Amino acid sequence: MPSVSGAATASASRTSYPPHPPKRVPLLGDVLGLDPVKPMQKTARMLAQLGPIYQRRILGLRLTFVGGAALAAEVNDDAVWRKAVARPLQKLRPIVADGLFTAYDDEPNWAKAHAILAPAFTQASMRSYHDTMLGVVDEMCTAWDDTPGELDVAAEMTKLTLETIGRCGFGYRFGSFDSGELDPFVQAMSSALGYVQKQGIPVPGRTLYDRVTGRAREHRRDIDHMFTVVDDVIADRRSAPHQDPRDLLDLMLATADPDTGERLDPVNVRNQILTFLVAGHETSSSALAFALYLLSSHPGEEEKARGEVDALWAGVPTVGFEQVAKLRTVRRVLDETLRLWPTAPGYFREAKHDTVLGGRYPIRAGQMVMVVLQGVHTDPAVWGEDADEFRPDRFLPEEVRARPGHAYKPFGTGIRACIGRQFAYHEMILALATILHRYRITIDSAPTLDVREQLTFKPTGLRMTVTRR
Ligand code: HEM
Repeated sequence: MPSVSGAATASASRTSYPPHPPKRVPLLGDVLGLDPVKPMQKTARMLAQLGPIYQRRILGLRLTFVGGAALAAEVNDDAVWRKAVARPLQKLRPIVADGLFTAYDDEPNWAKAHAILAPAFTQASMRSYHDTMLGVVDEMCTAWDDTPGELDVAAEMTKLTLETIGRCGFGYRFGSFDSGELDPFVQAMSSALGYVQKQGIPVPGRTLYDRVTGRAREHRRDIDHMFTVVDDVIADRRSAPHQDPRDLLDLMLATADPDTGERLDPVNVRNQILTFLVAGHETSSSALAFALYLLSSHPGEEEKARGEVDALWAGVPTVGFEQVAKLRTVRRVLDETLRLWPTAPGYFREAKHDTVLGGRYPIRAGQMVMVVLQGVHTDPAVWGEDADEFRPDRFLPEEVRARPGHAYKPFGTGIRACIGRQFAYHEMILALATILHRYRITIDSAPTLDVREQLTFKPTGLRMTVTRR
């Protein structure tokens, strides 16, 4: 590895560049071996091969990947690092602009929207969403009972989480369980996210290709369709407001920032709605799909989780809000699932000033690093030699207490961590517990799990048969 002299304000005795992938090409950089279809899975493999850090350079762009718990702890330090709106997030901005997920730290609308919306995501607020969430789960079960047969696991879970955020967030029904047809909004969103995923990888010539083939125009049409639908939802609500706020949209329209007294402007309300739809459904739906897959291939764990649900829900007509938090085994299943398959595969950070990472890698102010969660979540120094195995008891309180906090970050870090974490847990626990309680599940899949990437990890090709118990 080349030694760097005077490249940073390093006080370290020995500094060096992080390793890079094999076959670096002059000028172009590390383009060979890029996987434009499954980039994050390739990145996790590179980290396993090259160590807890490596750097890829493409046409002068430099991106450093970190996949070890100790380095991640450094990068999570808010005194030195902040969230970076890196290329994939920049490519989302034509859809969601300065919505919470893609806003730069210093954009005024981030602080305003965070202050207005944070109260809607506390554990206490989950009580108000509980019945709506339960209603969606019931609808899914009714649809399964009415039309028995094989189901596509990921598609079913996507319907569930999309309906949940649509109804809890904005009182909007996509009608996912009504017919086999996908709502045009869902089609447009899926196509737009596919485009963003591809644009997020700096493949030379991609932009020109998309322009020439008309794909860029199609993307614009998808975005316009989404804007129209959401603007209509907002206009309807404005013309017929609820008496007492009951969803995120009510809150956004009726509440002022407690610090400044300002409200969100109409365009920002649209940005936030689209943000919640984008950030708040695929992550939870894929986590549920992975959990079902992992349970079906670990029958002992499945029975343990089902036993807990059966004991708690014996003779209870309907699931109460309080019971959800008591499902500790089900929660551990989800925690362990998100360890192995963090459905948001990582997050970007940028250095606030020149620094040195790991005592030897100089980083300049503004330089970006991606924390690759699969690497961090399976670092053997923290998780042990069985780090790749599915063992939910790793999340028993005594084991959690014995681990450094930065070794597990499926919801990101610092002030820009996921605002929807409690929402996600409530809906996922409720859904998984209900499925375990009502059905026996058989999942047929190929011996190797096929995981698609569309900003998130999504298992594909999993077919499930459910049998009423
Ligand atoms: C298993 C489910 C989920 C996972 C794994 C997840 C993961 C994450 C991660 C890693 C971040 C930080 C991204 C970054 O630093 O760039 C994030 C941010 C965010 N998430 Fe989630 N998320 C989940 C569910 C949800 C849900 C259900 C919602 C909404 C209802 C939501 C809304 C958001 C928003 C708005 C942000 C941006 C927060 C900010 O920067 O202020 N997420 N999420």
